[in-house]
Amino acid sequence: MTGLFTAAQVRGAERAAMAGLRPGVLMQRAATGLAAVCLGLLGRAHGVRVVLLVGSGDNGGDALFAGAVLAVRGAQVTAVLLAPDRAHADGLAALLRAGGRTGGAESLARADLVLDGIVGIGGTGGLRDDAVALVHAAVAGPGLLVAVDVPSGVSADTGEVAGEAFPAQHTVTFGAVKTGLVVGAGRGAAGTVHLVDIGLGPHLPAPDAEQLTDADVAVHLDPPGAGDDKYSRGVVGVIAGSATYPGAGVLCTGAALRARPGLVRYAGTAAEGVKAAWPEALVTSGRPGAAGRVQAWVVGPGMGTDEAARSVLAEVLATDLPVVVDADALTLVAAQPGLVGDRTAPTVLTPHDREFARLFGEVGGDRVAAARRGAAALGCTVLLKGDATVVADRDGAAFVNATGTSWLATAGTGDVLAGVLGAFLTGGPAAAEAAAVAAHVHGRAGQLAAEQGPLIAGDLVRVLPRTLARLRGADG
Ligand SMILES: NC(=O)C1=CN([C@@H]2O[C@H](COP(=O)(O)OP(=O)(O)OC[C@H]3O[C@@H](n4cnc5c(N)ncnc54)[C@H](OP(=O)(O)O)[C@@H]3O)[C@@H](O)[C@H]2O)[C@@H](O)CC1
Ligand SMILES: [K+]
Repeated sequence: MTGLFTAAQVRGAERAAMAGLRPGVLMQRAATGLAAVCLGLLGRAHGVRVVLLVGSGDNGGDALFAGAVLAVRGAQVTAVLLAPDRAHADGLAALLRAGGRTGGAESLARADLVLDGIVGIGGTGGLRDDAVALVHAAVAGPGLLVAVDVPSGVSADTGEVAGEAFPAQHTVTFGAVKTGLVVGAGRGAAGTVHLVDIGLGPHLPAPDAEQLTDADVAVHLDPPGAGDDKYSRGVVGVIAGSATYPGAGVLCTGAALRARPGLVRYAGTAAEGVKAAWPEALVTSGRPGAAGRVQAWVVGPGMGTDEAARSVLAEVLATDLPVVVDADALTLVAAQPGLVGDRTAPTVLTPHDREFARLFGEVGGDRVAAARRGAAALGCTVLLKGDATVVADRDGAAFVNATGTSWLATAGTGDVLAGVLGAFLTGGPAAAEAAAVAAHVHGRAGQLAAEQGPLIAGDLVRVLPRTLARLRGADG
C-alpha cells in the first residue's frame, strides 16, 4: 500500500523530524536524492546541460543544492532565478562554489534536463505570469522535464491545476507521495513519480488516501483450495444488456466469470445472447428473484432506464446483498436516490463524471473529495472512474488507482469493470477495498491488452486470466 499525503501532513512530519536534526539536513537528503534520480535519468553528468528554474522558497533550494551535486560531477548547470534577491542563499552559494552559474531563460533552448524548482508544497493559486513564461520556454526546449517535489502549478493536496502547470516527465518527490501527484490533472503533470526517502516515515500520520500495489492486490487472488466448490468461490448475479443489445450482458458476465471463477448467474432480457457467449453462466430471462441464490449483484450496464428496468433495480436494491450499481442503474438512482440511501448492505456506485454530476453535482478539480462527498451523501461506496479512478467509502477511506492506460477509453470497458467488481465483492474484502482491487485489476488488464495495440472491451475479458496470473506472481 502506498500512502498518499497532504502538504500539511508532510509539513507536520518535517517539523517532527527536524526536532532531532541539524538545520538543513532534510534539504540535503532531498537534494542528494534528487541529484541521484537525475543522474539515473541522464546516464551521466559530465558535459550535460542542466537548467534550474528557481523560485524563492525551499523548493528552489532543493533545485540549487541538487544542481551543485550535478555540477561537481561535471554537468554545466545554469540557474534561472525568478526572484534573484530571494533565492535560497545557501543553495545558490553551493551551486556557485561547485562551478554552476546563473543565467536567463535562453539557456532552456539548449538544456538536456530542466529542474522545476519554481514552487513546491508551498504553492497557492495558479502559476504566476513570470513562472508561466519560463514553463513555456522549458517546454519549447529540448530538455527532459523533471519536477522537484511537485510540478509547479499543481495543488499537492488535490491535483488541481488552476491555470497552467509544469508538464513534468518525471517528478522527484520527498518524504511521501502527495495525493495531488497521482490524481486529476496533477497525475498528468507529474509523469513518473520517484519517491526519495528523507526519513519522515516514523513521523507521518495515517495517510489521506491510499494506492494499492500489485502485491496488495495479489493477496485477494488466492487460487481455489482443495475444499472449494463453485459456491464457495462466490456467486455473482448480473443484470445487464437487453434483448436488442446483449453486448453489455455478455461483457459483464464474461468479466465476472473470468475474474473469480465460481458461478455467475445472469437475469435479464439478454439471456439468450449471454448463454450463447458463456455457456458456463446460468441464465434466466426472468426477474432477479428467479436467478437463484447469489452473493452479490451487478446491475445496470445496458439495461435501459424504463419502468421495467427501474422495478428490477428496486428489487435488487431491496435485498440485503452487496450491489454494484453501474451505468443505466446510476441514471435511475439519480432520479430516486432513496433506492440506495435506504440500504444497509454494501452498495458500490461506479459513475463516470457525467453520471456523478447527475447524482451529486459537478466533480470539480478535487476528485478524491468529490468521491468522498458522494459516498457520504448516500452512505455507500463511490468508484469515480477517470484517468486515475478514485474509490471512497462513506467513512472517508479513499483509494486512488495506480494502473490503467488511456486505451481503456473505449465502449464496453465499464461493463467489464462492473463484472470484475461484482466478482470481488463476493470475495471477502470490504466494499471500498474490493472496488479498489477491481479497478487495479481492470487497469492492469487494459495495460496488458494494449500491448497488442488498440484494445476493445472483449480483449479485457480475454486477458483477465493472464492478468490475474501475473498479479498473483507479484505476491512472492
Ligand atoms: N516538507 C519537507 O519535508 C521538505 C521540504 N522541502 C522542500 O521545501 C518545499 C517547500 O518549501 P516552501 O515552504 O519554502 O515553499 P515552496 O514550495 O518553495 O513555495 C514557496 C514559494 O513559492 C512562491 N509561490 C507560491 N505560490 C506560487 C505560484 N502560484 N506561482 C509562483 N510562485 C509561487 C512563493 O512566493 P511568495 O508568495 O513568497 O512571493 C514562495 O517563494 C517542498 O516542496 C520541498 O521541495 C525539502 O527541502 C526538504 C524537506
Ligand atoms: K516544483
